[in-house]
Amino acid sequence: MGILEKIADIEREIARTQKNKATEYHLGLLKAKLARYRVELQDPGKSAAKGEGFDVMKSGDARVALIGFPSVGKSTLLNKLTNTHSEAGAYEFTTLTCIPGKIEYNGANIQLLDLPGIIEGASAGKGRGRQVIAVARTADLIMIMLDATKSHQQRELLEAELEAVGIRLNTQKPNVYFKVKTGGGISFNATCQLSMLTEKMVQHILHDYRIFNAEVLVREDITVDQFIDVVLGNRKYIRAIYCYNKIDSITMEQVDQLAREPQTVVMSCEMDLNTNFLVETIWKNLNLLRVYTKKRGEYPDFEGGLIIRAGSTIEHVCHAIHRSLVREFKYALVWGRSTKHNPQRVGLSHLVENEDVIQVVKRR
Ligand SMILES: Nc1nc2c(ncn2[C@@H]2O[C@H](COP(=O)(O)OP(=O)(O)OP(=O)(O)O)[C@@H](O)[C@H]2O)c(=O)[nH]1
Ligand SMILES: [K+]
Ligand SMILES: [Mg+2]
Repeated sequence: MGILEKIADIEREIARTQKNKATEYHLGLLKAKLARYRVELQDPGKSAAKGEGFDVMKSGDARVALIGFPSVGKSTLLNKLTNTHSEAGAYEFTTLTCIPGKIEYNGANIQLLDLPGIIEGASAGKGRGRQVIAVARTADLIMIMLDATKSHQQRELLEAELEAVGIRLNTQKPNVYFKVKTGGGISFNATCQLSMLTEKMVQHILHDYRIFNAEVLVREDITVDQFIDVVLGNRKYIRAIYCYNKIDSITMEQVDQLAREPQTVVMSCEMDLNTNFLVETIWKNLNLLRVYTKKRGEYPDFEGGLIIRAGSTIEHVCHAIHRSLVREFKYALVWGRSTKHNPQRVGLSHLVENEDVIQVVKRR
């Protein structure tokens, strides 16, 4: 039996197994097996040819990948938001490769990637699905583009395809300490009540993965699937936004309904509706900050500025300015939202905020 058939078999069995206390173990094991086969399927050594995936250099401050079924308007959007041209057409699979464009916003350069459309079964290797998904894994933000005139099912189908290859959308990495050991058996502890996972289940799953010695410390109430994610360890936790295009072709009531969904932007490339809001939403979801540097006795450079990730420290800022700056660092003076008084003298671990002004003082 081929691996695709094995996967289909397990999926069928999961679907027809009723979910209750008595079937919990059985389901847990099935899910672990399913995850294992999917990893085998994705393993480049086995299935994917060498050089698969589109070789597009990362550039700019962040990368956004356009994922969607054929002809939802991905290329039309790239043409609208960037200076790059990508062929658009009324037929499916107009785009056959990865085409990068650049959005300039708030002083940041955002790389926007137009990609071929994917279809159901993409994760199992249909069409160029696997190549497209390989690019999606490298993105800081996945933009799931949908056709507002098509059924709602498209959204779930796309999510399932991304899910199947280990991409986790809009969720955090589970708070679990997991370490494989060379001896001592399996030690299992939890710092909170677990309502969906038991020690027995954890042992079963680990045995299924041929792991007999490990330390597991669960710090939040996770599901079996989340535990499997932890064991596999190669999951990508990526933010995603949903973009419904072609709202020029549906009713106001329908637009209103779609717009209320979480993480969603409704728009029309053709009529230029809501494109500015889309870019703003991209920016917000990338979680980028802009900070300004200044030299002693001079004004800050408000034209320039550095683009860094939210949660960055002065140390990150130093790295962004110059690689060797950390070694010469004495302290920094900061003016802005992150400080109580202005300026405030801070060390390398100080967390910066949007629009802080930073002056680095070096050792002599
Ligand atoms: N009505 C309407 N049509 C649109 C809109 N945006 C794009 N289209 C049309 O949708 C069709 C497909 O557009 P593309 O940009 O080629 O779509 P794509 O997602 O890149 O398609 P593939 O590369 O084949 O996957 C074209 O005929 C566009 O003119 C829109 O906002 N409204
Ligand atoms: K098209
Ligand atoms: Mg296209």
